[in-house]
Amino acid sequence: MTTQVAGQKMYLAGRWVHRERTIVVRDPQDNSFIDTVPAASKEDMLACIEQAREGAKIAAAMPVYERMDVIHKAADYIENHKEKYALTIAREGSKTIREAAKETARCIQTLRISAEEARRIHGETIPFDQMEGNDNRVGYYQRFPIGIIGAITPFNDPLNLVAHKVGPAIASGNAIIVKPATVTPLSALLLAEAFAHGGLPPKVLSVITGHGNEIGDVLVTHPAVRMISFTGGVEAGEEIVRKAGLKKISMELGSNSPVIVLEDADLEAAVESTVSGAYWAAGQNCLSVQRIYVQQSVMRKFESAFVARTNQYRVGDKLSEDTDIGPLISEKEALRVEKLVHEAVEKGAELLTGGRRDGAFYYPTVLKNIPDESTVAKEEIFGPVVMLYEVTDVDEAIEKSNEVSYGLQAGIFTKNIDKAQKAIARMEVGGIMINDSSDYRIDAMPFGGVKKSGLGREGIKFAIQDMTEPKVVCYKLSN
Ligand SMILES: NC(=O)c1ccc[n+]([C@@H]2O[C@H](COP(=O)([O-])OP(=O)(O)OC[C@H]3O[C@@H](n4cnc5c(N)ncnc54)[C@H](O)[C@@H]3O)[C@@H](O)[C@H]2O)c1
Ligand SMILES: O=C[C@H](O)CS(=O)(=O)O
Repeated sequence: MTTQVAGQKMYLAGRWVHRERTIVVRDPQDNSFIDTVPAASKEDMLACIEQAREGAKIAAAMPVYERMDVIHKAADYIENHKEKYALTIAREGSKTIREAAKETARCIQTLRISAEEARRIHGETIPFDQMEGNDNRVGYYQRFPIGIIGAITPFNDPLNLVAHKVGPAIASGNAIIVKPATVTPLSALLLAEAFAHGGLPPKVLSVITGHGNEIGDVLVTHPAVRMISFTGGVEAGEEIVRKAGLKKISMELGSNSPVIVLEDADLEAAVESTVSGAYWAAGQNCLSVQRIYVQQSVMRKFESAFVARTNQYRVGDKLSEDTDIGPLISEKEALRVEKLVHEAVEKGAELLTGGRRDGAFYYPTVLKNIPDESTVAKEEIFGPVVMLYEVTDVDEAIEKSNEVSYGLQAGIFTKNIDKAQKAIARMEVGGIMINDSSDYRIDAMPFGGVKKSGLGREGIKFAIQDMTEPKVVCYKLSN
């Protein structure tokens, strides 16, 4: 990533500011120049946090109807400019234009749900007199915003996953500082543009662009920042947890998602769903289908159909409506995926299709007979690579699914409710889809994982719970 003189602006506490030192944003498909953004300094982040102190007071004082109005107006703005938002996602990131249009639509939904949840931040009355000697006490608890939230976001969903932090933060009366992925900052800046047009008071929101560990450290360690909401890889997540100290943490991390296909499954549906779930966003998707455990008796039929469907996927220009798979976020990432596949094949895995790289493009790849000691078996690939495994029964499939240190979401295809229930009870994940792949989410549902896949849950209502604190109020009445 080069830094050059003269560039565009970042959104600091309600003001658009630029800096001499900038970062060049390039299109991963052809490395062409798109734009520049400021390379913020540590001093910028410190100033941003100081402004957010005031912003937190302003946000907390906003009545719910104002919060709702601002959020809906931001969603309206995006809706009225949705082509610009989709094109920005596609150009700076690695999604196809079709995938980017869907992310834009989801972002609008995420914001509308956030506005609706602003009216549902409830407390409860507390029956103090449940304890003898407390007959003269009445009260309740009420949820209050925590103050300043630091949000650090990944490249692969550069708009909607920022909205998943900004929407609930504003809905719950917090100030929020967003540090977007260094390679895809433009979509996050466009979200700030939408909120600026929506009438969000200054100092409540900042989108500060720069190098993750440089300005991120300041955000993560500053005592005035009371929560870190991080979405990204497990290595960065673990480093942030170590540095953050005593503050709330939300971690949405990586995965190595399994899907089980039993012999009674609708195989056609299973193939369509797992192929889609494997190659969406060129596999750069935390819910990407990476391992498929297929019951022995249907393995041959499933494998043949899965490979045939994979080979129908069109790799090409991400801005074409006909393209199914665009580039990875960089040629470096494509080389990393290529190396992982080569390692597996050298250790004995069978390559059924794919295994081909062209610059930043990596072709959809299917492996089988993967040695347990290969990296792809245990770690997140974050590329368009799927591994097929043959299993005897649902018990073996569940056991093998749980053998990795991740646990975000899983899928199981079966018509047998007892077998589905076994998977529900025993699979170590944050979500399980019955007769669908792991790659399923609506923005209102609780979202997150166990083990190395994260801490806590997003999904608006659940993020709001994290972004607020209950405060008990107790009246002692005179007798
Ligand atoms: N669970 C989820 O909801 C979810 C969603 C999307 C992506 N992801 C995960 O994110 C990863 C891909 O995204 P990525 O490559 O952008 O992740 P990444 O971890 O490389 O970067 C994520 C963000 O963290 C910043 N960052 C990196 N190191 C940091 C540090 N030491 N301190 C502070 N900030 C730091 C980056 O600048 C970026 O903004 C994958 O592992 C994927 O599974 C998870
Ligand atoms: O990459 C992970 C995303 O959170 C999945 S989704 O795009 O939100 O469904």
